[in-house]
Amino acid sequence: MTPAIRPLLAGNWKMNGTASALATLEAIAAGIAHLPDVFDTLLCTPATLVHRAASAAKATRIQIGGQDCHTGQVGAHTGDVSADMLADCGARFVIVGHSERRADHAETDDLVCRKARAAIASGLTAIVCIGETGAEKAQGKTLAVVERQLLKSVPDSATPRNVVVAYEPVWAIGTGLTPTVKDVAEVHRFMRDQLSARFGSECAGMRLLYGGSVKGANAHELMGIDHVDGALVGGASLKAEDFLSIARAFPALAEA
Ligand SMILES: O=C(CO)COP(=O)(O)O
Repeated sequence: MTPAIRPLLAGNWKMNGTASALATLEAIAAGIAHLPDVFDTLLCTPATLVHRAASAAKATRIQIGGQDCHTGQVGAHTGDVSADMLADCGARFVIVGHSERRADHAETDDLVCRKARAAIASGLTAIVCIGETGAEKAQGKTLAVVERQLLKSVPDSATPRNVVVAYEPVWAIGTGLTPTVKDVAEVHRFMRDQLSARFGSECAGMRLLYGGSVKGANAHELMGIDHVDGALVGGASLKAEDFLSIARAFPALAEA
């Protein structure tokens, strides 16, 4: 982790969760309440749950986020959800540019950047996701992909308050595979350097998350890497005990 940056443990429920999942949120909140208050905890629920989740999380340390937003705030876009709507429901964050959306909906860096701008305009923090595919990694293109996605997906108006960057290698998502500590360290150092070169010291405090098969068994090792300021967790955020086993790695690594 990075000294002086408050870490963020974020769960991404993806397309999972109906009303009964609020019990999971409550169990996570109860577990988090027993840990030192030295890190932030976020659950990005399906849009349909954001309002109820935000109500359920009100008196807890859990914050709520969405998983996607439109580039605009209102208009004739059947089925889409705007950042204003998420904020109105109690969301504080929204994920943009997750690799599943880039793949399923052909989202480009430019579109992701415009979504991030819409999120910021609504007062949300945008969690901008980037990461190489397995084929790109095999071709030695990891840093080139990360450089391009960072440059094109993160808006010029980014600050540590309104943007979080999540490095999620596509091949590590839901596979049980993770990059080596050395590889994660190299990418996160590279992202910090790129952001510093572009934004100057303004962005020194921007949180850089790692995502992809994070679980209790590897959380301490992955979160202990320099410039890894938290995790974006998929599968292991769906069960309270799995998520809490990751959360327990945070206090010892976070600066009190
Ligand atoms: O995509 C992810 C979080 O956004 C990671 O998913 P898994 O933790 O299931 O690998």
